[in-house]
Amino acid sequence: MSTPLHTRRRTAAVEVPARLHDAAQTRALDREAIAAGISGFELMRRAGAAAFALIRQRWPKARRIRVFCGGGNNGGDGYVVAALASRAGLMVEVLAFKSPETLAGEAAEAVAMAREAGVAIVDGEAGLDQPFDADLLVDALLGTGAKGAPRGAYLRAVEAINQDPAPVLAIDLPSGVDADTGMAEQAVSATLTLSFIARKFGLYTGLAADYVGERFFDDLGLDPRLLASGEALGRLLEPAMLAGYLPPRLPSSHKGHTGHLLVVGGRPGYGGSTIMVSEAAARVGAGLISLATDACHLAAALARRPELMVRGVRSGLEIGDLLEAADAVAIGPGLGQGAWGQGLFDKVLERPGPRVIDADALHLLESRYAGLRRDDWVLTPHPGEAAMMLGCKASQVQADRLAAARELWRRRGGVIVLKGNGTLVVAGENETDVALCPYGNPGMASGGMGDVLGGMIAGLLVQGLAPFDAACVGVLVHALAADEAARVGGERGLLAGDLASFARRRVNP
Ligand SMILES: NC(=O)C1=CN([C@@H]2O[C@H](COP(=O)(O)OP(=O)(O)OC[C@H]3O[C@@H](n4cnc5c(N)ncnc54)[C@H](OP(=O)(O)O)[C@@H]3O)[C@@H](O)[C@H]2O)[C@@H](O)CC1
Ligand SMILES: Nc1ncnc2c1ncn2[C@@H]1O[C@H](COP(=O)(O)OP(=O)(O)O)[C@@H](O)[C@H]1O
Ligand SMILES: [K+]
Repeated sequence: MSTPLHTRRRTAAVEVPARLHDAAQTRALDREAIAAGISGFELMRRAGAAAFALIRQRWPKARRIRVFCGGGNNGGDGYVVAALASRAGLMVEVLAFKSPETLAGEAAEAVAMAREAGVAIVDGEAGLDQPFDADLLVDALLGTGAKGAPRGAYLRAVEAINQDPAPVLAIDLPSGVDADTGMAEQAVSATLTLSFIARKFGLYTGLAADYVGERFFDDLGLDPRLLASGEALGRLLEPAMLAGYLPPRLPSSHKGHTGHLLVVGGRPGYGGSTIMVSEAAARVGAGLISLATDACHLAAALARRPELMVRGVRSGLEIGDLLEAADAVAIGPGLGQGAWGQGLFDKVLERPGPRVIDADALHLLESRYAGLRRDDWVLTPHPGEAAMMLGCKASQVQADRLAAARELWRRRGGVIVLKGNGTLVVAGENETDVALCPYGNPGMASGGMGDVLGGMIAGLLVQGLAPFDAACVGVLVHALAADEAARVGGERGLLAGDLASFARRRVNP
């Protein structure tokens, strides 16, 4: 972890961020726990108990509960929930999508527990035709053992759950959402999802957000040392981390200590983007900002932010001195891919140093610098730009966002920020090189949001944060600012320019 230059020694405790696992890594943790002496059924009993406790807490008035059970251990969790609910005097029905007699191991023990508690277990498909008038549905169809999209009776169960107006608790994950990638075609749309033992990577990125509802997690009381062992895919970005990255400045700091950013871009008609990049960088604390843009935007830029040093430039030949003075460069928004943009981009790439490369600059990188790899740049593609760089479709990027970001990193090095819900920051193959932002909201689906993100990352780079750290902090501050702005005024109508003042609070944790 790097901290900005000229700041007080870090005093905040460094938060260990939550780990993210895929299904295979989760199964490995399950096996470790069992090897450490907790039986598989005991884990299942704890999972069911955690789910039932959440039901009592969130739906204390629920009296009629319908549990949709599959044929594996996820179904087993469902039978335990049903048993506990029945023992507590609730009216419970299990719809079994695999005959309970055929279940094995701990799931069979869970079936016996449900029978003993007097739970009505009916054939799933037949039961779908019978009205039940549930206060709550429990989705225990598929968990980490799911392979592909739900098939056959399971698919009909998913559709029936989604058509029922009752709220839905998804056990471990909403059936149909891929635990590894977040890919979902036909999936349960849950009110809450309660995950066990490991936070599944796929529940935090891609399409998963449309299905998971509110996320809850229970470690089933496992030893934290066990949960910290073994492999994981990456880590979650959390607000508590900011204090570690952004300690207060030294009282003697001056603008020479807080970094000089050069923002390059804004051809005629696209001047707003670079103004937003510049303002965002300023609001996260960049000391000085020079903006090299088309001369037609001079007045607008200065009227909006007189703090900027703005120069109208006709070609890359006119930014040599600015590049020399700058600690980092942000280039891309509004740049265009014509001769003007090309000349500026070529000039910026002539010199090494921290760079945020976004938008048109990503296209120029692909068309003019095939195969160039660097450690010091941060590339910030949205899924469409990532697809352009990988030569595939945006839907293929979204189908496995981590794989796409990793492939971009292998080709280009540095830091890859793959934008979109569940933004990923990737700078290598290890767990500590992968961060995922669980914040942000669909109010951010409006023009200029990416420009603001690029500005924030660049504004942190000039303050001395290492590229991976600047990207993580920038992504987190951007998303938290958007969430706060949305809380105040709603998601619809949120503007990129609204984020700056909220971001300022976050960079002073
Ligand atoms: N001790 C532990 O490990 C603990 C595990 N725990 C819980 O176990 C869960 C993992 O359980 P799991 O591994 O048994 O797999 P699970 O998700 O129930 O699916 C397997 C079943 O689904 C079926 N099936 C698969 N794909 C399908 C599809 N596309 N469409 C239709 N059917 C499909 C497959 O059928 P098959 O293909 O074999 O015929 C099989 O019947 C985990 O998420 C957590 O909830 C907790 O209790 C904590 C302790
Ligand atoms: N639904 C969403 N949830 C979370 N973040 C979002 C959502 N939609 C957009 N964003 C964020 O907003 C920004 C949009 O960036 P981009 O597509 O480059 O916009 P623009 O090109 O208009 O500046 C990214 O940081 C992205 O992660
Ligand atoms: K489930």
